[in-house]
Amino acid sequence: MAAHVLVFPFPAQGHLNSMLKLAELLSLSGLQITFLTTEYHHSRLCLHSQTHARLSQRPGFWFRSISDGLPDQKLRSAARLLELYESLTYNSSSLFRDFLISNQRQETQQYSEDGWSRITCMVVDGIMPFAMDVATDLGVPTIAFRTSSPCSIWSYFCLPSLVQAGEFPFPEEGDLDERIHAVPGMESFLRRRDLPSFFRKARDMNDPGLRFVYEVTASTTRAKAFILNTFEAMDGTVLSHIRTVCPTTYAIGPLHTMLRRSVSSLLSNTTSSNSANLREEDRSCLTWLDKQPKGSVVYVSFGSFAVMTDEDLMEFWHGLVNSGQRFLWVIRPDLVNGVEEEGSQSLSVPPEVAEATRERGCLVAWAPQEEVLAHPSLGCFLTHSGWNSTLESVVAGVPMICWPFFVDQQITSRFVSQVWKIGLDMKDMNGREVVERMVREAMEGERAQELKKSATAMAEKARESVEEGGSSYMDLQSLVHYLKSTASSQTFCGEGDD
Ligand SMILES: O=c1ccn([C@@H]2O[C@H](COP(=O)(O)OP(=O)(O)O[C@H]3O[C@H](CO)[C@@H](O)[C@H](O)[C@H]3O)[C@@H](O)[C@H]2O)c(=O)[nH]1
Ligand SMILES: C[C@H]1CC[C@@H]2C(C(=O)O)=CO[C@@H](O)[C@@H]21
Repeated sequence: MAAHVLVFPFPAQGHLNSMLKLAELLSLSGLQITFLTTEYHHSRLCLHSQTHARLSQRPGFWFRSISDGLPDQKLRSAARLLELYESLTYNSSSLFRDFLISNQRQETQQYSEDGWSRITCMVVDGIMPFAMDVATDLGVPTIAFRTSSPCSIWSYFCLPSLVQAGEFPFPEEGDLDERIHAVPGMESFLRRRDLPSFFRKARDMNDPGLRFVYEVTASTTRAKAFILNTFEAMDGTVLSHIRTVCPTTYAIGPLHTMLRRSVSSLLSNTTSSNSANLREEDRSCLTWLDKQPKGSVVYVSFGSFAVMTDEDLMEFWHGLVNSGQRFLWVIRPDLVNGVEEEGSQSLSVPPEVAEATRERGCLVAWAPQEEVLAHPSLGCFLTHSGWNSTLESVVAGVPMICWPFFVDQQITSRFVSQVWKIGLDMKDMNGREVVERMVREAMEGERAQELKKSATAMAEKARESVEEGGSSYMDLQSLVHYLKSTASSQTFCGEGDD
């Protein structure tokens, strides 16, 4: 029997991107792949992702979907994350069980039309323990993949130590600059304000958000192994701590670089983006970038979930214009207040701001981000510090200005500024003056040069990690070896189920 890996991401842009890349890499290593997502996200991938179109043609690569239990018309936005998560857990769990049982019967009943074979192992999103439990129950070995930053994951593992040390919960009205000592490896730089956003909001361990994130993190210790999208030279210390609780942890990132290295020959003559886009890319910004001087553009994007008020948006806008720099800004239709199809159109933009934007700005609804970051005109990246965006900026050697919005972003931005020293942290600061000052600092003068130097050095280490013999390359080989071994050691426990 051939090894066949089911890859099952949480249905959101930041999760689909890295897990589809992993799926393609595993497929290139000779494994059969089924990529399972929800019907809603599958239909958006069909509309907007060239990678999806390419992989659908690939022998031994199947896309399958199940319902997420929400009505078709309902938006799956950040504000509705919990609703989506709960619906998946409670409604899709039994659908997933039926799906896996029907697959496990494939070989015995021989009714597969497209050669779909029996799944021998699953790589599941680490925030979906319900899927791990179903697969384990049916005898399918499972590996957990967490798509967020390793530093955030280690801080979640340390929650009991924080409680024991009296460092969590934070006192009401307490000083957010107070040092945190109970996260090993981060004693010298971590403050209350740098812990993932769940910690700040929670008053105790029963807070639903904190409990959710702690429980999903703890559940990864039940998996056969753990996968993280990072590399030793950047996250070695955090990885060694995570391996004290998850001994078999594969660090196989940056996945987009690993994949680009593997498929460069296939993609070199195309303008194809390599992303699991859920929105249509506006490639016109690449033409705009071509016309700008080298290193002159501030790229601004807050990922797929972050939202802001129209006042915040206007402060960013004024700050960017006042900095005098050129800028390319992704304003998603739901960026302002999370409302789709509104946003900047409804804002009243002062004429001088509109004029400056026409002269040296470019606004798009969704950009081909990896290509944008790799463009020679880029100078810095004003980002929300989502983990994919952070890695994409690292690989491109582009310094960051971090405006963390929620979840892992608060701690990631601290690592960017204090540990890797490849960016500035705008956490908990607001206003056009701050934006202007930080943009100037990242783009002009001595500080900008220092940041660029560290960013270039980190980019080189990222490239080395995915080269033959590099740390991520070797970990990927070990992972593939393990996955291939599952073809000969599986027993199905679901016989007799309806
Ligand atoms: O115009 C755009 C904007 C973004 N992207 C891509 O979209 C992805 C966005 O991912 P990420 O930067 O991780 O941000 P989020 O979408 O906010 O991701 C969620 O998921 C991540 C992985 O778990 C977490 O680290 C984040 O905090 C969480 O908000 C990246 O690959 C970008 O290249 C585009 O292609 N075009
Ligand atoms: C659904 C969000 C809550 C936590 C998840 C996460 C993580 O810590 O793994 C990061 O970003 C979000 O997409 C997930």
